[in-house]
Amino acid sequence: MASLTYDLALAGLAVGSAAALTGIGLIVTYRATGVLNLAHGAIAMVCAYVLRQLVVEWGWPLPLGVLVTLFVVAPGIGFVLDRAVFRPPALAGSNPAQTLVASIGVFVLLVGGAALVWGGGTRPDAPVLFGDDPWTQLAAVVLLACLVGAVTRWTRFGRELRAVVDNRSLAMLGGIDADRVSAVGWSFGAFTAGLTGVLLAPYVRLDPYGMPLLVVEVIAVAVAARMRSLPVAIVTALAIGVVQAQLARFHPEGWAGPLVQAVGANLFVVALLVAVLVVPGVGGRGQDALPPPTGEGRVPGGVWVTAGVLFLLPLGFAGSDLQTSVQVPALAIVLLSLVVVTGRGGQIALGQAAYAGLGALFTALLAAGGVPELAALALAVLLVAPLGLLTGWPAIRRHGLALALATLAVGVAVSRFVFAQPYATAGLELGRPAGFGDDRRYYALELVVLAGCLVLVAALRRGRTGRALAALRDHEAGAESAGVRVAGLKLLAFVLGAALAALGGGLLGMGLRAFDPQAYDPLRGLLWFAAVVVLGADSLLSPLAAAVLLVGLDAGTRGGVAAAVIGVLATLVGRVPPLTTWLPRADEAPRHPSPGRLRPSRRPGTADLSAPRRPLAPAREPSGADRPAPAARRRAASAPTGEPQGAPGQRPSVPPKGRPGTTAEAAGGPPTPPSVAAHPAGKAVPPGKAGTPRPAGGRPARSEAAASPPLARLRAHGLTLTYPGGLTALDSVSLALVPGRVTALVGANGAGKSTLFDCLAGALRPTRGRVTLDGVDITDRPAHVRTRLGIARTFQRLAVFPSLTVEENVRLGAEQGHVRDPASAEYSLRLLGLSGAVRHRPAADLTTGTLRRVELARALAGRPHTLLLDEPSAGLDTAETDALARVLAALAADGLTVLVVEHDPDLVAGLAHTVHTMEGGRIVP
Ligand SMILES: Nc1ncnc2c1ncn2[C@@H]1O[C@H](COP(=O)(O)OP(=O)(O)OP(=O)(O)O)[C@@H](O)[C@H]1O
Repeated sequence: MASLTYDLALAGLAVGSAAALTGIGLIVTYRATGVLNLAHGAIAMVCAYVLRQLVVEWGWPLPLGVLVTLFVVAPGIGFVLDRAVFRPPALAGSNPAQTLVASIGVFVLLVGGAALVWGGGTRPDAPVLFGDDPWTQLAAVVLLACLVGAVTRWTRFGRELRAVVDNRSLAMLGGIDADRVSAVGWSFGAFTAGLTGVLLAPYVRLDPYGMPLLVVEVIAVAVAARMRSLPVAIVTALAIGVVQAQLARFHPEGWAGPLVQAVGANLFVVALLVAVLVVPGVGGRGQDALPPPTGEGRVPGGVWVTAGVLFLLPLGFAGSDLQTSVQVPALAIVLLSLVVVTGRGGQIALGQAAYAGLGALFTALLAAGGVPELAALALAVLLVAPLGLLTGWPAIRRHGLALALATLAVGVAVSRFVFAQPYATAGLELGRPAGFGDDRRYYALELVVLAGCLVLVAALRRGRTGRALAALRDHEAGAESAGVRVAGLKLLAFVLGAALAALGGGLLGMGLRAFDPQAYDPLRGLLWFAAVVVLGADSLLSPLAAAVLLVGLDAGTRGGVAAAVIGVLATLVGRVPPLTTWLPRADEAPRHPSPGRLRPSRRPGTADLSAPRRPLAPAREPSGADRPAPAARRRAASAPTGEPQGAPGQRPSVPPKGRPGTTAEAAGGPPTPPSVAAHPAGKAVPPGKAGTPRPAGGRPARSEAAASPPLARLRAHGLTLTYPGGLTALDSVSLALVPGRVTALVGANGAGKSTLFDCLAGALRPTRGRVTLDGVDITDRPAHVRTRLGIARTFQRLAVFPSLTVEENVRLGAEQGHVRDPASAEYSLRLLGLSGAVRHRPAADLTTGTLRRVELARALAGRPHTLLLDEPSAGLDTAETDALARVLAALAADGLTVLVVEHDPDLVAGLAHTVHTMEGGRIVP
């Protein structure tokens, strides 16, 4: 027994040291370049093939073959990847998600290339480097780790590396050649990949697909080491290797037997799942989401007709051509799931193959149990849809790289623990529905289902959910502050995605007349993801084109062409626009005709003075604390609008339609808002004494004194916030925001203004203290709930959704906000001078001044009672700032509670009723 234990431990050490090598390579590349190289395993596989080619095929001596493979070919691959794939987009300012797509591109390119060059079969004759002695292998790994540690710690290059890791731009400013650092990082990473491949090749199946995926599992080691610590990576790898080997001894009876064996054979997969779901901090937050699509506008009708005709053509095919074509519509439905999750929702989803496979598996199992095939398919879709939570749940808190790893890990786990297990899939057959056994009839059935799915997804994208998903993709925090339930929406996207993938997967299985686990391999998930992204993830045409490409290119005798082509395209992501954007685009006609389209301006140059008040009035009659100050009412009533002014208490809760706009609106210029003429905010007003309420704009103090002072709506009670690093940014801050007043928060940089602002808006949770709204504690309410309670906010750094038009941005606020009234979107657009032609322009094309107005209009479209503005004048010129001041003054006059964090003293002086100065996390008394 002891000797068995020892032998198994040795075998575990051999596997563990190869895994440790991978960990070292991944960590060094990540530290030097910021890229988690998903293609590490593919490089390992290519190097293993190269060594075999040199030694076995061409008869080179082993040492020479090893030298050339490890010191020429492997670093050469790293060098080329740096120069040709990763450096250009980095220079062009691409984001980490695009880099991730590029590394997936390299992965599928190398796999496809290897399949093309060496064929898809397994090679059992890979040369053995160190024999069966794991100690030599282990010694090599430890030596390598010590070398890396010594270089990093004690050499000039190591110092440069650490400087680049800390802050690349600063390091470059300091004269460090960051490009050289990343070239060395890539070359070294590829060398370790090559060494891993050469060491593993004799012991695992050497084929283009097996080894790359095997190495993907080992990413667990690097993640467990938080992409930082080499010793942790090595110890983790060795420990998993040894435990995995020891598990091979256990053969429990009953149901646990296959499970223990499956775990024993796939402990790195379990470790990957645990690591990506438990260890925080891989990848950044927010900034590494997929960027919004560019130019994926409406597809012209002609293109759709052409696509329809092309998809009908196979009905005239026969034999193997028709058999091959049968895969296309089913695959298109699977890929459509990525349009929902990735294209519209911006979520990286590398595990869709798992849902497709589960769809096919459940259909097969249900059909085997006697359920008719179509009913079995429908049931399978219903069963798989909730499993979308497997990847949806991690997506709630993860972004970019972390999410990519989580979804990939789920995909790999489902593949290893379900599809690859005989207990789940042995002897399964999958027939076609009765009456559709013939290929032509079955293809027609698939077309009908595909058309239905396209119509459904098109409707989803055009509707409220589609806008919310696009907002989520464009700016998650902005979407949440607009009232979007971000967590719920992500779950919904993944559930819908799983349902579509299951439907497509089931159809694919029926098309093949079998459940084939290879058809739903995780590698396919990567290929499908890359294909949809390079073709244009937010286009309904992409799944169709991608399905045709993937099936068509691989229809020949040699596999791998599709992977190679998609791989090349994916390595160019960020530099070459998605292919569907090359198509002619339909005219940018209004995408959403508004219910109450405005008549042209009645009197050019005349502001619509009553417009802001009505939509912004609370839905219910303001009582007590809500009621606008009499001065504000008088000012609004005296505005030269020519519009009837409702008596107090008679203001309509639903704004009337059909009000004229202004010439400024038509030009898309700054607004000329209602109470401007009457509001003296533009005059030079001495700043109020800090912390002391004062009449705004020199209004007679008597008019306010005559009214009973309104009660505060939103209050901060002794807020204290300490950031994780230990810095106390807020120290027992109390603040009261009163309806009808503008409260300004001023102070030096770092005084704590934004932190206080974020606590009020729900973006930050205070360490101590409470936030109340009308006396109700809302401290634990998240940002979107506060928006729905009537507290709207804008951002210091603009949070506008660039892929949506101006109108869609504002409609989103009306759909998700405090009072959901579509008409209020119109009023907000007009109030901010956005109801002209500019309303149909994508926000991506606009200037900062216009974007500030769009953001404000979106906030107001939800008809909030409280408006929190974080440096609203940042990036505005004087005219725009003046216009903004007038709008804000009018809004406050209308009863809105306004908080402004602002650096512009003139704006504060002219606008604020109350000014609070912050210093060192406190409000100065
Ligand atoms: N996420 C964070 N983690 C750690 N410290 C933070 C974080 N955000 C802010 N701080 C620190 O908290 C303090 C207050 O920052 P805050 O952004 O609230 O100040 P501010 O008055 O809004 O400054 P500015 O006018 O420059 O925006 C600063 O010292 C800042 O460095």
